[in-house]
Amino acid sequence: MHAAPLPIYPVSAIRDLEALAIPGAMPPLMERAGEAAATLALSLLKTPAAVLIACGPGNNGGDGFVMARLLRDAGHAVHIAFAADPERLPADAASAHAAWLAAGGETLPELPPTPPGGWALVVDALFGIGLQRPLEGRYAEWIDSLNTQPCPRLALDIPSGLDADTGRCLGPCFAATHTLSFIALKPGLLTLDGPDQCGLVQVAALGLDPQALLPAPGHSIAPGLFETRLRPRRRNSHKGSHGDVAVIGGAPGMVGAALLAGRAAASLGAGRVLVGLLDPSALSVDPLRPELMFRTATALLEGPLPNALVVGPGLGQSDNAGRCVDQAIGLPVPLLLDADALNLLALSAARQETLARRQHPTLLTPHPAEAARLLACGTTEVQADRLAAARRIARRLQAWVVLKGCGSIVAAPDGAWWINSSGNPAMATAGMGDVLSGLVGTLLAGGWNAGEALLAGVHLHGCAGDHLSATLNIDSGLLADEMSTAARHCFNAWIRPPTMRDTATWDGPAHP
Ligand SMILES: NC(=O)C1=CN([C@@H]2O[C@H](COP(=O)(O)OP(=O)(O)OC[C@H]3O[C@@H](n4cnc5c(N)ncnc54)[C@H](OP(=O)(O)O)[C@@H]3O)[C@@H](O)[C@H]2O)[C@@H](O)CC1
Ligand SMILES: [K+]
Repeated sequence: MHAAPLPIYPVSAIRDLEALAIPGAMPPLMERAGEAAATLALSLLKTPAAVLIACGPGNNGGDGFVMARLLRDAGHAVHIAFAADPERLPADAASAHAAWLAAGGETLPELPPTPPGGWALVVDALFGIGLQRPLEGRYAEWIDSLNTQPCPRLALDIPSGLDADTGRCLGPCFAATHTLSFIALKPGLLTLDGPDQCGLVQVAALGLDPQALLPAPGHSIAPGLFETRLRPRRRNSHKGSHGDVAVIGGAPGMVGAALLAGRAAASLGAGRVLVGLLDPSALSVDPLRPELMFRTATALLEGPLPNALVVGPGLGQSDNAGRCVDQAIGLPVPLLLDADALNLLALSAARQETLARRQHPTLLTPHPAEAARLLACGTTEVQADRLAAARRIARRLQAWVVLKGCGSIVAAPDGAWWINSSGNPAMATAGMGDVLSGLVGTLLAGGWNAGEALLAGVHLHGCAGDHLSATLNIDSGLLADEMSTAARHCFNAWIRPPTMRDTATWDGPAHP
């Protein structure tokens, strides 16, 4: 069994779930949320300890009051900072506040001084999915102060200051070491600033099965999405069974990009990899990867059709490059456009219209600046709502799109979307995108459909980066060319779990 994708609900959908689940829920959902938070807190606290909970003016604050009461019952010294008007709390939060006071608890209008020995845990129950604008004044000061505490910092539902839909810090933002999100994941936990602000993310479903109440608008990426493809190869196969990948790129000065894509494609098991270079004086062999076959870009585009075509790594924006992109768009094969192929696409409305009408799968792999060019807007606008940007490109160009970056977004032409959580900042080095293109190209050439190939390629790319960072014990400086063998390792681990590999020894045919 492979890990299943998890459902993701934007705030509007969480509000719909709320409307379906809250009426009549017994115990009330806020009680369940506070209890889940207290359980997590107890796992972080060893002996009776000093805990600080900052409660806000809405239901997020209510979760904090419930949690406080339960931790106090468990023998911890719980201090609550609460600066809002208790008369204006929403009903459930008002009940939780009253129960806290009835249990002998009190609230302080300011953050109390740090006790001798420090806090054992600070909890952010200030704002959840109801955050409307940047935090300022007292709340901004509280966040700054809480963020300096050298102890576990737990955010309830979502760190205060983080936009739950976009993952953007609207201003000062709680820096959690742990986030316990209620009912389901929200997009903002997983993309842009979310992963930095959230620390370790856990979900407390509060006894609900959200997908039974409301189909999830989006999902995380996990091998369960493409597990039907994760099967050992048939023994009766040969290189022709696994597809030809053609990579077009490598203009003068940028040949390395095409090599990286080609090497990645070869390492993932493409039957054959052909590299069509635009640089007329470039290598005719890659001495470190002699398996690659070199052609000119023109010869490759006019030769026998490959099973998948990758255009863009090191392509440049010359007239010749533009002709290659136009020619590739017209070929009846799965086509992945990356890097300068995307920039050339952005430059021509006619090219975009032709692309959108293609009858064969198209995949686009922009980083935020390339996405901005495709959308004729600024990078800031793309990053302000990565999910919306990826979906707009996918719909407009009728293509499968991955918007790369922290928490890459995959969007389908029909509006479906996923968020990837594998990968790490050591991968922020030149050439990583070329490797991704090569990996996805191989899956396409192997007969995977566009969605499966892109979801798997994106997730695999991140897993390979995580595997390398862990085994090399590095946080920076991952080299793109190191990724190919790591991707091969991770992909084969998906196909053949280690247990199978260990027992699958065979001594040859039995002799009578
Ligand atoms: N969904 C569920 O089923 C469940 C939800 N649960 C919990 O409820 C949470 C959502 O609660 P919520 O809707 O009351 O919103 P919440 O985040 O507490 O804040 C709203 C308040 O903040 C205020 N405000 C906003 N921005 C502000 C700013 N910048 N600076 C200052 N004030 C600002 C805003 O005031 P206003 O904008 O009206 O001025 C309003 O008073 C959710 O995240 C989860 O923790 C759980 O109990 C389990 C079940
Ligand atoms: K919070």
